[in-house]
Amino acid sequence: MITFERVTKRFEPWTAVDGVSLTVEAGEFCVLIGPSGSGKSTLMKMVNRLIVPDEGTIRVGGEDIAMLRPEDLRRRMGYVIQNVGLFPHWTVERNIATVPTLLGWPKARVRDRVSDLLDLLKLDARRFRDAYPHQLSGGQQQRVGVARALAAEPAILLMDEPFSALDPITRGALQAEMTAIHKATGTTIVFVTHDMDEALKLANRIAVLDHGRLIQFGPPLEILHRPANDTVRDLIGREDWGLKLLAVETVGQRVRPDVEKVPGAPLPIDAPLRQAIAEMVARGTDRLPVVDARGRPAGVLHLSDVVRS
Ligand SMILES: Nc1ncnc2c1ncn2[C@@H]1O[C@H](COP(=O)(O)OP(=O)(O)OP(=O)(O)O)[C@@H](O)[C@H]1O
Repeated sequence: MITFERVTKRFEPWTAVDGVSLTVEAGEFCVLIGPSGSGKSTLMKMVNRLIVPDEGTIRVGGEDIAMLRPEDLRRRMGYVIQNVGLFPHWTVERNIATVPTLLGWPKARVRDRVSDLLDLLKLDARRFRDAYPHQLSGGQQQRVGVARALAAEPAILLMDEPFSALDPITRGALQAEMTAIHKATGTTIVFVTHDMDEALKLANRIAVLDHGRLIQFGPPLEILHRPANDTVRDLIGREDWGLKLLAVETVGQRVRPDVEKVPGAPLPIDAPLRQAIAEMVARGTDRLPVVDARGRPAGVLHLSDVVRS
């Protein structure tokens, strides 16, 4: 758990972060969003003490981080930034192994951990283990950056616009992998972005910052249904609000538990409604069968139920 208590940081004459109080629960995927210059990166960098607040307290697992040595604090947290910052003269393996090696893990354990992480991040070990960063694409480097941050099994992962420089397809793939990694590891994640689609896709809760102040903190659906002010409405984008809602709501929220037989390949119950609409358009139908996580029939999705508010 990370707690910010009335945290303020000034870069005179600007106040980058202004009296922010906020609790990120253990295991939560919290996304910080806001316009450029709203204080997102500053707030995140105060968690690993790259920046020290002028006022207020930050606690990690109940401990005031001002009382901890920055190196000790940082070893407990993974940190991923936009242009990864891999060591160029080190292989992928050595890059990923940085923190476990510093922590004195036995060699065999480090090697196994690197293998597991290459698997987790869908990087072929035979090809990449001994490669150097310049031999990797931007997306592959970013995967290594995530693997490195996760290497010592940190309880907290800080990610500062990690995928902003990637093409949309690579970005989408890495977002899906972050969701899977979060589910599998239960790591507390704080993720900075200025992209509302990314925030809605990834977050359990979204914290919206503007001019250094926290203006809203809530789950994606609450942000969409009850935006706190015009800044939040602008971040959502007034024209495609409906499309964003379809990306967040799932089939399970609209399915009818009908026993009626509907032909065609079924949709998983946790698929976003956007996918359901796309399938309906592609198949020229207004009804689709739905299955649960185990592949058992779970009912029928009707177009009329998707469009009702
Ligand atoms: N080291 C610094 N010296 C002076 N001003 C700074 C420094 N770091 C940040 N600022 C200022 O603090 C404010 C918040 O910056 P921050 O980088 O936290 O914003 P951000 O929301 O992450 O922005 P972006 O989305 O553009 O990355 C900005 O006005 C910025 O110019």
